[in-house]
Amino acid sequence: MPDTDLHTAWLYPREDHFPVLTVAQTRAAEEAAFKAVDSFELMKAAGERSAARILDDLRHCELQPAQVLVLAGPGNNGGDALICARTLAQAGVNVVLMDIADPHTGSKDRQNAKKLADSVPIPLVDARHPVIDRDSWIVDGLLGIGITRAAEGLIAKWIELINHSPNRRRVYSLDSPSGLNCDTGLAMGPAVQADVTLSYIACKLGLLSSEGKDLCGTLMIEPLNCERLIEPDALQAPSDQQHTARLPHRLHAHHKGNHGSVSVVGGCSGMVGAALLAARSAILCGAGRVAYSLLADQADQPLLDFQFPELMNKSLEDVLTFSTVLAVGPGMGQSGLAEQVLNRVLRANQPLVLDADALNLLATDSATLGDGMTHRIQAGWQTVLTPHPLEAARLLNTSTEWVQHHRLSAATALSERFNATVVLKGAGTLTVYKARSEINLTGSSLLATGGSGDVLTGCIAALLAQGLSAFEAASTGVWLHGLAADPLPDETHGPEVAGASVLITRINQQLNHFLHKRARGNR
Ligand SMILES: NC(=O)C1=CN([C@@H]2O[C@H](COP(=O)(O)OP(=O)(O)OC[C@H]3O[C@@H](n4cnc5c(N)ncnc54)[C@H](OP(=O)(O)O)[C@@H]3O)[C@@H](O)[C@H]2O)[C@@H](O)CC1
Ligand SMILES: Nc1ncnc2c1ncn2[C@@H]1O[C@H](COP(=O)(O)OP(=O)(O)O)[C@@H](O)[C@H]1O
Ligand SMILES: [K+]
Repeated sequence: MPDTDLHTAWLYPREDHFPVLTVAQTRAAEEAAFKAVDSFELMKAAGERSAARILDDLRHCELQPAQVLVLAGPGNNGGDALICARTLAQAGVNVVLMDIADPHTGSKDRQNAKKLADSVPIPLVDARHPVIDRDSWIVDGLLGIGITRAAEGLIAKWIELINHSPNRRRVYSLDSPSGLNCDTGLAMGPAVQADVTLSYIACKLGLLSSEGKDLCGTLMIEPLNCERLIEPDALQAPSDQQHTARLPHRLHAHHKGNHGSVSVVGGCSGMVGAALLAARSAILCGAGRVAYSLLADQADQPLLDFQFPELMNKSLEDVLTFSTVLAVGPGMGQSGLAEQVLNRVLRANQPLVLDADALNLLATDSATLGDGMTHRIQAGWQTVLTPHPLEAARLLNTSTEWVQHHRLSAATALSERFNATVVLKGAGTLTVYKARSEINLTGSSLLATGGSGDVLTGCIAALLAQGLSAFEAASTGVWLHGLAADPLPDETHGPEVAGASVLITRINQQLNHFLHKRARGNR
């Protein structure tokens, strides 16, 4: 891998789609692998593959480190590190090794790895005195997917040292940044801030969720020839090409009716902007016609959206006949009127995107809304729910913390309960329809700004109106929304900070870029 790629791409390579596994699914894939290959062979493959990556990086790196410090923890992650140290030393790299475990403890595989490492002269660093005294590349093999509690004792001290030593030059984490929970993406205590993470067998869910993406640095997946052992219904991370292929086809002969009519219902007094953001987003994501119906008092309603005069202001009854898709909730409030309006649209035979206060109202357990939802479910009408973790927690009558610790299960439970496609927002947004699930790879904290969710709602509604299925409109809408943070073809970097209105413009530019690219045959 060329040195420069480490700084420009967070995922390497990014051309293809890939499965994303929970820790339990990874263990199942390992168990399946053991039928054909000895478990020690798999550990050797992991350690040697990692060494090969590091050697390649060293070859391309202009400023060579004084040493490569390999840190071996007490479990099998430490075994991978021992094999890696041996392979690097055999290749002539100046390796020093810190082994935290007693040679006779740990699994049989780890003990075998220790014997192999001992057969090569490698200087040892005392585990009890954490110090990094020279300009170092660090190989972090302290803890992998076996972590069960916050790192403590010497492991915690070494993690703190890795993160804060002025002699740290580049950190390679084996399988995962030590201290990170590979299911939740939450640090369990001190956790390594890696520059590169080499994830074995498959990418783990926690590496793409919550804090995971920040802690991993560049993420590289090392399948170790186990690809075929992964359950086919695992969570998927689609590629840009797959999303592009789903984008609507716009033919020369089309008229506006072919691109669908979206209506946004929401915007109570003081929150009109939320509905306008969703409506603007829908028109710039390609919907043929877009209207909004506001709940605000007449005196608080704008005459028209002067920046987007193509948007129409209609009454609720008018939008119910006008639209092919309804997006309901942005800025809607939770008044009695809002409840009545929601009840009315739940009983409308159009695909619905429910966001924000529409979700909060559903979570109130109102019997009328419950009946409306049951009616939809029985009729089999398409519904997309786009909760952020707090909204999901309200719907599930649980805490945000629980949702963040169980994101995939939470989204699946909501999908089953409402027979709906569920978009669970946040870093590593999940789109779930029952057993089918996708995780999003685009976006950054650029999107963490007021109104960003309203923009997403408009984007998903526009794709639905243009003929995508609820699941594909939701997942590809999330991808498109996240692309606002990616560089455009004439930019080196995407923006770090922007308001929601700017996101709409950038999404439109990215949509056009990918449509042109598809027309040119993805060149
Ligand atoms: N199986 C395979 O085929 C392959 C597996 N591979 C590798 O194995 C890794 C999984 O190995 P693993 O299961 O041994 O767990 P691992 O992540 O090393 O940590 C467990 C150790 O840490 C300890 N410990 C835990 N928490 C702690 C804490 N907070 N603070 C302190 N200590 C703590 C825990 O101690 P205990 O809880 O038992 O007291 C135990 O000793 C996986 O990530 C991959 O790298 C590859 O070789 C590919 C083939
Ligand atoms: N750190 C982040 N990384 C990726 N996406 C993010 C991040 N923070 C927020 N987002 C996205 O930004 C949007 C925020 O939506 P929401 O919380 O409903 O905002 P609002 O209510 O202000 O409109 C969601 O699509 C969410 O996934
Ligand atoms: K690790």
